[in-house]
Amino acid sequence: MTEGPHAADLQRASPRLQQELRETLQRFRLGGPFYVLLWGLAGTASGLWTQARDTFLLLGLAFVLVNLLRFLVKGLPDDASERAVRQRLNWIWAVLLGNCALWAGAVSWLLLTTPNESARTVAAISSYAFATAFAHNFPMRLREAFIALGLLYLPTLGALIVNGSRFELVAVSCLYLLYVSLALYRSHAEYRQRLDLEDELRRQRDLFEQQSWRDGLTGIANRRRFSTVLTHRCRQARAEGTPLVMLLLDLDHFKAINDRYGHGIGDDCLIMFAQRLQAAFPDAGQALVARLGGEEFGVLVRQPLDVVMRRADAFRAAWSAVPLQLSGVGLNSSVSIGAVAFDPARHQTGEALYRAADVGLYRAKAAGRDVVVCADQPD
Ligand SMILES: Nc1nc2c(ncn2[C@@H]2O[C@H](COP(=O)(O)OP(=O)(O)OP(=O)(O)O)[C@@H](O)[C@H]2O)c(=O)[nH]1
Repeated sequence: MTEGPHAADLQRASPRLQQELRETLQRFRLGGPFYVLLWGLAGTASGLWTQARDTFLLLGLAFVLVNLLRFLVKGLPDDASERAVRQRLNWIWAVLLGNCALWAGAVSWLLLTTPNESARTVAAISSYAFATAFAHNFPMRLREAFIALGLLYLPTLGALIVNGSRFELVAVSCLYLLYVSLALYRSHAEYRQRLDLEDELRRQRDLFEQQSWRDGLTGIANRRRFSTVLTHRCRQARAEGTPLVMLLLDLDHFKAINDRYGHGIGDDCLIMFAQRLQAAFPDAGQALVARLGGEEFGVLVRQPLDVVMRRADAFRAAWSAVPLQLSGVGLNSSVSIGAVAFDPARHQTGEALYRAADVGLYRAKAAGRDVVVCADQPD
């Protein structure tokens, strides 16, 4: 029962989630030193460096430790599982919010302890600057970013009110908080829009890639894909000494089918042929079935020649045995097949293997069609 969510957790994280982790991490590592630096400035300006050295140093040390924590979070996990990526993101946000809470506590203490005007100014400007930077840099998670904004901003604003600061100052601070909140909203919306756009681009790219190797009519691999795989498999067979056989299949008298029944039925015939050929030579890393153009198909199989010849002949016999029923029309069709086994001494390129298979096909047609002929077979 728990298998469903568990299995989903172990799935590979989506590109969108992976990107969120990359971007969050990149920005996460940048901010830390500024907290240490500005805390030092505020403490020195306030005189707390001398008046309450221990507390001041303790808080400074806490900023340094949080800063170090930022560099302990690693990038994309090796398995890139959804669960691992989410855990890493949660950890980053926990450190970020911890850092903001620390700033909130340190600044509240400073503002309530010291009457020094310049120290208060440094603390207030630092808080507002951190809040602004946060709104622009961490729009990935809106809820968490708002909590961070509150932690960075509100203690300073509260201290201004409690300390009886001038009305104009409090009003300007409130207006600026409004601006920062709106900026966070806008950055979040823009961030999501950008991710949506990138998702769409990825989808279009995948679709284009798929379409560029699929045959539009039958949906199986096209000539382009076949040529790429042919080159690759020839190289592999040469390097590993494994068997490789190419079949070239051409429907017999296909023009007559078109002429007699029309192109629509001709198309249906090609689609059915592709489906049956694919079923006869299922992929599973062994075979590649492609439409090379018109009524010509190619198959690559990593098996010995005698085995492939038997399979090809069984397919040929089954295809011509029973009339096809296409849109209520019954028609007879047969196929001629040329076969050739890869020989590293004779086939230097995929093109050479293709030409040899074509010789087999030519002989099959010349022999009266509806037959499988191996190119190396004597006439
Ligand atoms: N319906 C349909 N016909 C096509 C398609 N592509 C090519 N053809 C037709 O396939 C026929 C091929 O004819 P030919 O090359 O003369 O070969 P054939 O009639 O099969 O004769 P043999 O190969 O010698 O047995 C032509 O009529 C082409 O118009 C297609 O996508 N759909």
